[in-house]
Amino acid sequence: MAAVISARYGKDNVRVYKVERDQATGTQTVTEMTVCVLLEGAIETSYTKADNSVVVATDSMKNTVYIKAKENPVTPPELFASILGTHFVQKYPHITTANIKIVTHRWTRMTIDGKPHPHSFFRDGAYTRNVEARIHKSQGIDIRSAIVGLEVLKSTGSQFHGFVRDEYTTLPEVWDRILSTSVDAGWSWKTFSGLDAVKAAIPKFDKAWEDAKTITLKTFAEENSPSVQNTMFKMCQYILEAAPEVETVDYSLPNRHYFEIDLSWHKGTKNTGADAEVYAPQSGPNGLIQVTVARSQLSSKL
Ligand SMILES: O=c1[nH]c(=O)c2[nH]c(=O)[nH]c2[nH]1
Repeated sequence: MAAVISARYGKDNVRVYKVERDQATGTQTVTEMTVCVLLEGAIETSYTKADNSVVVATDSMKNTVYIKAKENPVTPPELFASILGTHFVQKYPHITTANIKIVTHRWTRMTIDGKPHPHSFFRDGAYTRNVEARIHKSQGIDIRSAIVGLEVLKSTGSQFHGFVRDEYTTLPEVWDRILSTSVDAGWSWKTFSGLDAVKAAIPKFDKAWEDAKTITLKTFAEENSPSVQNTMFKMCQYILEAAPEVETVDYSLPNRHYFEIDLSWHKGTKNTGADAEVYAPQSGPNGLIQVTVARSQLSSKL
């Protein structure tokens, strides 16, 4: 006998663009996002017995995303994810949980001749503002907000020494190195009791995003980093301090390596150690360092 242990289904890669037109000023504001909806509930018979009577078509989910985007604000994304998820669990009695993921792409207003342009935007980076919300019919709303793909590099102010040295070690200790990564940082909010609680928290979402980004960049830039591990822990601590409603902060940081190149074969050219100027960026393998930090040791799972 085989049994379904867990199941969810829905529509991924629903691309949505919304414009808001301020008639009084003529200013337009745009939001572009990619949405994923995955529903859970009493749907196992659709898998085991070909019972489509429990299936809300994924095509209908896509339509619902468009309609809800028309009827409601789409920012902050934490709010729109909660509105969308709450709709699915309230509308369909057999759906118990909606998982909504929103990736918001960057369209930053252009400044032309020193003035913000009313309707022109540019992509000032590939990084995105992501939200993953789990909306339960009766147990509230869990939200994780995130920065994904923020590429950073510092050309000095990073070290790595004192690590395990044994018969597998070739890496030299360094007191000055290049540090580069693509930041994935997430912060998980205390469970919201429902949509009204999310609405009451609206101003906190944009502030947390701005704080998390500023803290990430400032800590990365200013700290003489002893390791990726220690630097990311500090970032987590500062975000927890800045956002009291956040329960945990997590980072996932690939360590992008830049190798020195020995050019002494060419006329004795000095390009290593203190003379290193030309490096070879590596595409892989790369380190990958991850952490989740809570407010106290008690709530950590270590
Ligand atoms: O900051 C670092 N952490 C490591 O765990 C590690 N391992 C490594 O080879 N280089 C680095 N750098």
